[in-house]
Amino acid sequence: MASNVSELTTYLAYLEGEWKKSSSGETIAIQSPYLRQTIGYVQAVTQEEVDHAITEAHKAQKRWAKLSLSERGAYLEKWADELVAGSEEIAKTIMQEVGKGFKDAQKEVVRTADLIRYTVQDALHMHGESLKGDGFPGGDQKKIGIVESAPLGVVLAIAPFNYPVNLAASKIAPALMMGNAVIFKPATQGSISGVKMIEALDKTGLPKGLLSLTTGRGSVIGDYLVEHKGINMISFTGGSSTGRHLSKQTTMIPLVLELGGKDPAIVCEDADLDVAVKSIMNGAYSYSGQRCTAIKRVLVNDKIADALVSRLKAEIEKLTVGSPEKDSTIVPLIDDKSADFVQGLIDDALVKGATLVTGNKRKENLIYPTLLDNVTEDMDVAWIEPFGPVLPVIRVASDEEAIELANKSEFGLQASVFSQDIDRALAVARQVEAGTVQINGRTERGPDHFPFLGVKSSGMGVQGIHHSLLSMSRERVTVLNLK
Ligand SMILES: NC(=O)C1=CN([C@@H]2O[C@H](COP(=O)(O)OP(=O)(O)OC[C@H]3O[C@@H](n4cnc5c(N)ncnc54)[C@H](OP(=O)(O)O)[C@@H]3O)[C@@H](O)[C@H]2O)C=CC1
Ligand SMILES: O=C(O)[C@H](O)COP(=O)(O)O
Repeated sequence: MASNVSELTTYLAYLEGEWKKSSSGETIAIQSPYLRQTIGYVQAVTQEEVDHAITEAHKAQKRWAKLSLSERGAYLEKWADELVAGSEEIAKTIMQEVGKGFKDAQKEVVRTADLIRYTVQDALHMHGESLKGDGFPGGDQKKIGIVESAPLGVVLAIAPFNYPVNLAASKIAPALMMGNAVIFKPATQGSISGVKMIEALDKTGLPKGLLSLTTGRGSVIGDYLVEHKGINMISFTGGSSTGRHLSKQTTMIPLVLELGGKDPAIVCEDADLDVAVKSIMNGAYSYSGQRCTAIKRVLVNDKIADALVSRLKAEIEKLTVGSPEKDSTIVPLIDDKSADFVQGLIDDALVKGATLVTGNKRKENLIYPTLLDNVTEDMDVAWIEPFGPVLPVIRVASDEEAIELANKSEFGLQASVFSQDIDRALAVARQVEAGTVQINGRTERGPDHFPFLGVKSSGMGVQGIHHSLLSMSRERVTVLNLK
C-alpha cells in the first residue's frame, strides 16, 4: 500500500448540499503522522457560514421529518453501499491522515456500513407504545396515550481523530434516521476522511441542506457551534477536558459525551494467563493505544505478577513497529505533542522508581511499546490517560485492593476482570465503577449494538445503536379522550 501524496488537494466544505470554498479564504494543512508531510488542505469555515448552514438545516429538517422511516432509511442504506464501494480509497485516506493500519482502516469503513444498516433496521422496529388511562388509580378507559418518537431538530455531531469515519457515522446515521438535520464537525486531523465519507453520503442524493460538514479548528469554531441557539442536541466524542468544557458551554440542550478512559485490567491470581495476556496485548497496544477503550493499566495480584509481566514482555517484543502501510501494530502517534506527552509519563514513572520492563525508545512521534512494572500511586502514569503505547503494571495483594485502585481513578469507561471463577469475576465486576466490565476479554466498544457509556469523567449519556436512536429523539405523547 504505497502512498502518493505528490498532488495535494484542497478539499471543499459541504455546506447546504454544495461543495464550497470558505469565504474565509483560509485553509488548514493536514499533516500525516507517519509521512510527516502535508497531505492536503481543508477549509477553515467561518461563523457566518455556520449560521447559514444551521438556518438551512432547520428548513431541510422540517421536510425530512415528513418522510417515512423507510424513505429515510433508503438514503442511509445507499450511503452504506457507497462507503463499501469506496472503502479502498476511504481506508487509504484514514491511513494517511491518522496513521491507522490499512487493514484496520478498511475494517473501520466496513464496520461503519454495518452500523448504518443496523441503525436503519433498529429504527424501523421502534414501534412506540400506547397507554391505557385506567392503568393508574382513578383513571379512565376512554383516555388513551399514544407515545411516538419525534426528532429534536438540528444535531451537532463532533468526532475525534482516532475513528474519523466510524465515530462520525455513529452519530450522523441515528440523527438522520430519527428525522433530524446534522451539522458535522470532524476532528481537524480526520477532516479529509470526513470529506470522503460525506462525498459518499452526497452520492445518495440526500436533500440539500440536511447535512453540512463544517471543517475548522475546534479552538476557532468549536465554541461558536456548541453555543449556537440553532443547535438542538450535541453528540460529542473526544477528550475529557474538551467534554467538560462543552458541558459548561451548553445550556438546556441534550448532550451525549463519550470521553477518555483509564481502563484497568484486573488480573486475579486464578486467571487463565493465556486469555489475560492475549486480551491485554490486544487491548493495550493496538493502534498504539490510541483508543478510548484501550487497557491503560494492569492491576495484577502479586502471586502471579512475575509470570504475567514476563509473558507480556515476550509478546510486546514480537509486536510489529513502524508504518501503517505495513499494518504495523505500533505506529507513529497522531502528532509530536502527543508523543512528548507519552514520553513525559514514562520519564516521570522512571524517575519515581518504576521498573522499565521493555520499551522507552522513541523516533520522533513513534514511541516503541513500553511496559512499566512496580508502578505506584504517586506516578502520573497510574492515573493519566496516555493515548499511546505505554502500559503501567500495579501489583496488588487482593481483589479488594484492585477494586479500590480501579475506582480511585477519575475515569470509568470500561474495565476487564480475569478469573477462572465466574462467581469471583462477577463479584469484582459488579464493584467496579465503569460503564462496561468485560469478564475474560479485552475492553472494547463493539459489538456496536451494545450500550456504550462512560461514568464519572468518561462521559454522560449512552451510545450504542439503539441508545443513540433514543438520545437523538424525544417522546411525542398524544392523548385521545374518547366520548
Ligand atoms: N469514549 C469514547 O468513545 C472516546 C473517547 N476518545 C477520547 O478522545 C481523545 C482523543 O481524541 P481527540 O480528537 O484528540 O480529542 P479532542 O477532545 O481534542 O477533540 C475531539 C473533537 O472536539 C473538537 N473540539 C476541540 N475543541 C472544541 C471546542 N471548544 N468546542 C467544540 N469542539 C471542540 C475537536 O476539533 P479539533 O480537532 O479541530 O480540535 C475534535 O473534533 C482521548 O482522550 C480519547 O480517550 C476518543 C475516542 C472515543
Ligand atoms: O474511539 C475509541 O477509542 C472507540 O470508541 C473504541 O472503539 P473500539 O473499542 O472498537 O476500538
